[in-house]
Amino acid sequence: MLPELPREQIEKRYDDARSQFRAIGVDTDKALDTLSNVPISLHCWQGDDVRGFEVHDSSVSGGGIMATGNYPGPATDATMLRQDAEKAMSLIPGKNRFNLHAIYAETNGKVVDRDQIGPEHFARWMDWSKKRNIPLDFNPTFFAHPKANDGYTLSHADAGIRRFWINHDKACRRIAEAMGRNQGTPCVVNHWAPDGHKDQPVDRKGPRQRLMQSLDDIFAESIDPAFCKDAVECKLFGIGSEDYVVGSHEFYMGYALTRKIMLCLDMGHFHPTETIHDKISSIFCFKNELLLHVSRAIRWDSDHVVILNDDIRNLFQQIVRGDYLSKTNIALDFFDASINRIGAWVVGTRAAKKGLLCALLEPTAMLNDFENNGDGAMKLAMLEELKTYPVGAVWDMFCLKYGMPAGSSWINSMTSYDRDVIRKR
Ligand SMILES: C[C@H](O)[C@H](O)[C@@H](O)C(=O)CO
Ligand SMILES: [Mn+2]
Repeated sequence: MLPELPREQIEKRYDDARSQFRAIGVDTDKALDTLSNVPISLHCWQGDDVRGFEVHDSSVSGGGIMATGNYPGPATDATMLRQDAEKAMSLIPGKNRFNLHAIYAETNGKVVDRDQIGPEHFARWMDWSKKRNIPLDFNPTFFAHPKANDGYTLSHADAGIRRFWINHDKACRRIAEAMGRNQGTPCVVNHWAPDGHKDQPVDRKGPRQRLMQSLDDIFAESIDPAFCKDAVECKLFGIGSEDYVVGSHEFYMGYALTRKIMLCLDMGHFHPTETIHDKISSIFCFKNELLLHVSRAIRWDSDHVVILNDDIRNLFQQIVRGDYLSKTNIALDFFDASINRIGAWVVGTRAAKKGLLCALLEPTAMLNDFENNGDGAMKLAMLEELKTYPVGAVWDMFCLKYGMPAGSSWINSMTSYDRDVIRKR
């Protein structure tokens, strides 16, 4: 068993940390208040390796999404997924949301195709959301379906297939609107379609023109913006679309800039050495809201569990320094099927929140002064020193405030759930 931190120790360490931060002009109480008010949207698909609970009458394949690993006990129905998500959220301090895909509909064993789904198939999710006070976000699912097996959906050359997917997306926006109405705040809908080609398509123009038309058709339907906010997510390449992705960065940047639609930046969707933090201030010159898919790419868009690495620190620094926090929707997007899935959710979400906390504890005005005065070495020295300031003590106080295990003691709870629930499935 990992040791629990006694309350007095957490309080004592926090007091020391508060003084240390105060000496450089940082108010830790204020940072904790801000952190408390920033929700992170946990992605349901970490709980079952993006399989979903759809009832099929024909075989389907992945469509650009692949979770690797065989850890036992993935959730195999929505009740199990809700139970697992609740367990994870019981170990994550602060506000959380929950992000669903269309394939998590509950259809009572009936085959209901994607263009036929409606709010009634998410009634239990909405009841759960209301009861637990966990707002929902939503996604149309353009993969793992016979009509997506050749790699194209909204940009398909066949008008009938395009119409099917357009109708699916329209149905999803209506579901999201119902979710938003149920929770009294907007449900964020992210539109990601895997459309693309494995090798050297001759026609790169046609699919992009068709994707634009399909999206315009989808967004032409009036949906109450008080309850549904839309984002579009670009990608450089995927499995089976290594050479060409229709919805590239340029495509969706252009689309979002010319429509009232948010851009979604996924940390794994760019060139292997390209990071997203430097894109934030450019995008906010032209847009007033952004959706993030916080993820971790190793060599490619491998969707590894988020950890507190430089990419995460840099990302949240940009958001806090630019004062974009209230305009940024933060969602997670990773799926590791090789480790305990509750652990994956908790590690990833806690790491994202710690990344945000690090940024909130930065003496930005002081650093700006150094920079503006040409004191480059002082700026660099301070940035380095900050890395070993007692952020952990402030984080532990955050956990204490929410009645959650501080330090590493949450791991005990994960392992007992693994033994008593997951391994018995
Ligand atoms: C399941 C998600 O919609 C998906 O991961 C998407 O957001 C993505 O990033 C695809 O690479
Ligand atoms: Mn994503």
